[in-house]
Amino acid sequence: MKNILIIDDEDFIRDIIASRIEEMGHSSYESDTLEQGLELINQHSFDLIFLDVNLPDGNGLEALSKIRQMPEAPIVIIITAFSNAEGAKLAINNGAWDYIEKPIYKDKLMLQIKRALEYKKQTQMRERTVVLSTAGIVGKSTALTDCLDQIAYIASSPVNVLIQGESGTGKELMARMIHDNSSSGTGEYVVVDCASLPEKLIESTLFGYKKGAFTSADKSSEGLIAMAHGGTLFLDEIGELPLSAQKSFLRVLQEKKYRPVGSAKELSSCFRLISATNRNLKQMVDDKTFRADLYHRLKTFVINVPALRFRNGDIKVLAQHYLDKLCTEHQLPPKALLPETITMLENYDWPGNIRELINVIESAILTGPGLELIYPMQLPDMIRISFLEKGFDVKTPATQSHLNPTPLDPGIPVPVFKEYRYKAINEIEHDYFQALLSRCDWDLETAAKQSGLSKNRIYFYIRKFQLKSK
Ligand SMILES: Nc1ncnc2c1ncn2[C@@H]1O[C@H](COP(=O)(O)OP(=O)(O)OP(=O)(O)O)[C@@H](O)[C@H]1O
Repeated sequence: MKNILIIDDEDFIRDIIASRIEEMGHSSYESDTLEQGLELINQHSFDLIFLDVNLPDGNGLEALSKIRQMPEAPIVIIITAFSNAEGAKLAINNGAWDYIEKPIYKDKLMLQIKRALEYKKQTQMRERTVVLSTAGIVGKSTALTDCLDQIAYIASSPVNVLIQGESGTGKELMARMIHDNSSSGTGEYVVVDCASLPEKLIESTLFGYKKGAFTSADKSSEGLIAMAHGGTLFLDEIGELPLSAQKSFLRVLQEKKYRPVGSAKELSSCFRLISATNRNLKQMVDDKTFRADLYHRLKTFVINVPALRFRNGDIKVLAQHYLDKLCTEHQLPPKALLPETITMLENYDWPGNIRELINVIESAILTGPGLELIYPMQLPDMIRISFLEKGFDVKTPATQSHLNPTPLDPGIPVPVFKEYRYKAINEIEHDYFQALLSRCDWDLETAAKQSGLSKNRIYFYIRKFQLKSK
């Protein structure tokens, strides 16, 4: 039984709607003014509201945005005068779910109530699944929540899912989330990294093999497809699967049957398939490097994971989340991000997405383990330079090209002291660590002893200057 509210000043309109609501087995509440209607909304939880536009104490459309912002907002159907197309358009633009014209016809009204309640039930189910399944996912941007809604929507149905998105956007995390929330969630979650599978071993790894099938097969082995039976098979980097393996894999998808290498017997396996790629599979199909039939099988449902630069507001929360997490892991006291640092992070494009953000935060922590704040100058050059290139004014030194500090020739203007010093320090640091490591033969233990620094710190400089042993 659902609670439905009618806000209309015409008694007979309220009567018609209320009698249909009761007939359908739901509870109706009535109000002839906007004020009393809003009071009722605050006191009860409604699934559906019929709202008149012209009320004695106000305009229904103005109340609409308030109602929509409420938690678990009810569905609103606007009551408009016959052929008031403008009013109906306005209602929809203001977020009404639908509108109903006066005079009100019984059948149409009952169908509308039924559809609205069905819709509400489905969206509640989706919302509930999202709440249950978002462990480990940080961020509240619309781009991300839209994606999570899609996951909640398909998690419980066994369709094949193709997750697309740039590298580091969280495709693997999403695949795990689908598995955890699906009916196959109690079975195994088997991950196949197609990029790291040697071509010769693909069939034996996926399908297993029989004892004696090849020289080193001294006993039979179960493949990953058998392990995924009753669970999920996650094919990461599916775009890297060679054409020969694509053909055999297509057969498994079509017939749910496979033959272990060296075996005459066919076995069957039933699993949920999730694949992920950062490549443009459609383009690969056009280029004939990916089979069109396999592509169509994989993409029953496609989820496009948004790049970090499109997730409004998420960069800040992700940065703080990983700052806390990494400080704990490195056994350092908690740190905060300066507002200028956040601005700089938010204005970077993040081609490596969240993985890149995590690395940037970690290296910033290690540049100043004793500091309580993260300063812009602790961010890598590329972020600060890109900030400058976008036309922002930075109060902190902008470049740290250690390879070419500004010369103090008499003919050119003297640079800003801070910037000059910064470049010079970088050059000294670079030369020091290069000499230290080459003299210690890249033995970090010896280098730490000789320099009086921790191995972590030395490692940080290796990454900072991208030093390599010769
Ligand atoms: N929404 C998120 N909240 C918190 N951490 C996230 C989120 N999305 C991704 N991450 C983290 O970012 C890193 C990269 O995520 P993941 O490996 O899932 O990306 P991917 O898209 O599969 O990358 P690739 O295409 O390179 O395999 C992981 O450490 C993951 O835990």
